[in-house]
Amino acid sequence: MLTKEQVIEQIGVLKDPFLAIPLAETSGIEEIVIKEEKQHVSLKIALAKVNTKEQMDLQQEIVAKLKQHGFQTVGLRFAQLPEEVIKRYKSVDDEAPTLLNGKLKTKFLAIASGKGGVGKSTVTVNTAVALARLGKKVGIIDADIYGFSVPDMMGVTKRPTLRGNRIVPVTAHGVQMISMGFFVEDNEPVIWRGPRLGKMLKSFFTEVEWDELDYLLLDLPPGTGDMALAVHTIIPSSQELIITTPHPTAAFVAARAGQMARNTNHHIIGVIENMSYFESKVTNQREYIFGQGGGEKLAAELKTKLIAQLPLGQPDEESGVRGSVYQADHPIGKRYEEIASYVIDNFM
Ligand SMILES: Nc1ncnc2c1ncn2[C@@H]1O[C@H](COP(=O)(O)OP(=O)(O)OP(=O)(O)O)[C@@H](O)[C@H]1O
Repeated sequence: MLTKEQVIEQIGVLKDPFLAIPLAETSGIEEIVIKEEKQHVSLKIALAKVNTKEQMDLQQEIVAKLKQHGFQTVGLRFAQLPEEVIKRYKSVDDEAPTLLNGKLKTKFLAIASGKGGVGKSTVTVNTAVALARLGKKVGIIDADIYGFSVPDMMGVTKRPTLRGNRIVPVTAHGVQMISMGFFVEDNEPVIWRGPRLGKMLKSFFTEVEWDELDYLLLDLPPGTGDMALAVHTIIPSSQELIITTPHPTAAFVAARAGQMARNTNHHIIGVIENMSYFESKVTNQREYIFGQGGGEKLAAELKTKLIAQLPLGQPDEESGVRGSVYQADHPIGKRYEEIASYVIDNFM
């Protein structure tokens, strides 16, 4: 029969099945009691995970080994290794890849604006669809807490479903999407702040069962208030498009949004001026209804490029498509394809 030290020698070489580290090293052998007269030994073993098939296999191995060495009976209890011990052995590389731990190759593109109503969601949706048309795998997180409009713009009435405890995003126009709007009743305004907002947003990255994604577009809340700042802080470091209208005042406010993006570790890849002009279908004459020069001024101020100036217009109603998505052959749809190509070429 073995002494205590000899039991440690024999059992200590066996590995914790989840850490692949010998029990001697994890201090996984927590207790040994030998009763010589009964030829009995009892052990308490701590593992990284308990009540698993791997635990049963290890149990059989330990019992067999100790019986081989003369014990008639073996008593085994299992316990949970302390969290700090598990962390010591589990390197960051063991983490499952998620959108938030930087282990997936997904590129994040955030879309921001200085104020509401300038077309940020319209640009998000159409850029996403254009990227998908160019063969990219694309998702959208509609993080515009005040004005979630992405589902509506994509013409979506379906709700996300659950697979186990994971949320399956809704797909439309070849783009997967999740929105705050899916989780509120009857278009109620949302007043989420602080931890609740953070938790909800994080769950969009970690609890949504996205298919593999090349690009994930984030429709941010407009402006530079608390909410926009909170969202900018929570999301992973992103490339960012800033949307403005041509009015110089709009551009002035958008510059503050750009500054906030930089302060929160995001990189601005360009400015899009929306509602730049109205073009008459009859005479092809352009009228600069909201003024001129805002996009140019903003791009100069943020030391970035003015990628596009999009005219006023709506998707053709006769196309029968609900929502705000332009068809691929619509003149504005083609402009979005150029924007998507720019994004692909200029992603850092
Ligand atoms: N180029 C355009 N021509 C005509 N209408 C447009 C254009 N771009 C956007 N719109 C319309 O303007 C309204 C506001 O657009 P959108 O919701 O995209 O703006 P937003 O900046 O995301 O606003 P918010 O942040 O307040 O949700 C929508 O009704 C949209 O259809």
